[in-house]
Amino acid sequence: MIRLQAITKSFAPKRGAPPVLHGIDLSVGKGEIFGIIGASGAGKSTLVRLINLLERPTSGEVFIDDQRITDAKGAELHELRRSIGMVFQHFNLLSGRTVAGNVAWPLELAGRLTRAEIAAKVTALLARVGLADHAQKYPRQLSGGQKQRVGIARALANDPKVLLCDEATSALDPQTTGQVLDLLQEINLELGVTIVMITHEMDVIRRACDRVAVLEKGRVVEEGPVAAVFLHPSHPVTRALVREAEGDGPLETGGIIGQHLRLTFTGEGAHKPVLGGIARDYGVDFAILGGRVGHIRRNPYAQFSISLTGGNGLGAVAALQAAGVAVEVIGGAAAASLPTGIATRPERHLHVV
Ligand SMILES: Nc1ncnc2c1ncn2[C@@H]1O[C@H](COP(=O)(O)OP(=O)(O)OP(=O)(O)O)[C@@H](O)[C@H]1O
Repeated sequence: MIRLQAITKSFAPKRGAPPVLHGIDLSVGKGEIFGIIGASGAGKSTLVRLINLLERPTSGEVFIDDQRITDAKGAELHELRRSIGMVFQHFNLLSGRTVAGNVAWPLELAGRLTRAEIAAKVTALLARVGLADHAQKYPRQLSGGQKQRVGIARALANDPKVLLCDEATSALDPQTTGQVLDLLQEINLELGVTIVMITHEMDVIRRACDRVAVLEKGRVVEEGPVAAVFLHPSHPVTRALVREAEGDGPLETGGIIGQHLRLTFTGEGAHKPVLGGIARDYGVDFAILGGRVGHIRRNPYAQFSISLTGGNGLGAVAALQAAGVAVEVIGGAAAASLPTGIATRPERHLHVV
């Protein structure tokens, strides 16, 4: 659906300004909710603005639906922009227009519908985002969440195939953030709109996205399905973002005996009572050092850091794996004796809730 190929962007290449994006390769599938996460200045906004050509790449190519659009101009550019809606952090509503007037604005600009058709479409869009009763209000009379709903309705006005969300929830409180993310997921499901969401919060990615790319200083340092990246982050930047989302610092395990493992239960396995049975069968003890449970989109997960002592440790690990539990060694004694096939993490810290 969207393909960025070997993208480099410098804002003043002739004056020798260093690139803010370096050789980006990214593909977003049709109907996906794709997240781009990174710290301030990582290049997220620049990257997302390349998709609707609000920025042009210094080198590299942009494809939408397998059509090269890198140099699109005139009518082609106009059509491209109409097919890609955009939602902004600070809503960018017209303060002198009503809610209905804001949503009508892109339809009036497109000039394809009659006034009656525009009015009917605006009514349907406002109903879809839950603002049917607010059509005649002005933006100043709305809460932040309501303003963002207007922004979303306006972005959908021209039936786009792609929605770009630039920090769409960053100005909202956590509860309103959840409601706006739910709305975006409903729209994605009902209308099949592909969504590209940029954020600096891993929690937004965890709640709403299918896949994620982590951007650091203009480079993609990690990319994959959200469950894999969130539960098993491999790059230090990703680990820091997950730790920040979990709201806790590292836990020292230096003085704790036993073999330190991280166990990850996902899907149905997140609720299976496997630990007690394995402890009995293999004569081992588990001390829980930390853990977290939650959801990635709607899928439950549980992740525990444990210290394993006594009995048949290798047998216990094999039984955990047979039960569908992902096992990673994170430190402690006897790590060297584990069978092959168990992921070993170099770090000696646990990050827990
Ligand atoms: N129009 C511009 N001219 C010159 N430099 C720019 C321009 N736009 C962005 N930059 C620079 O490009 C780099 C990436 O900025 P960008 O806004 O894409 O990052 P970001 O990850 O979205 O950060 P934030 O979350 O703070 O918006 C920054 O160093 C920024 O100063």
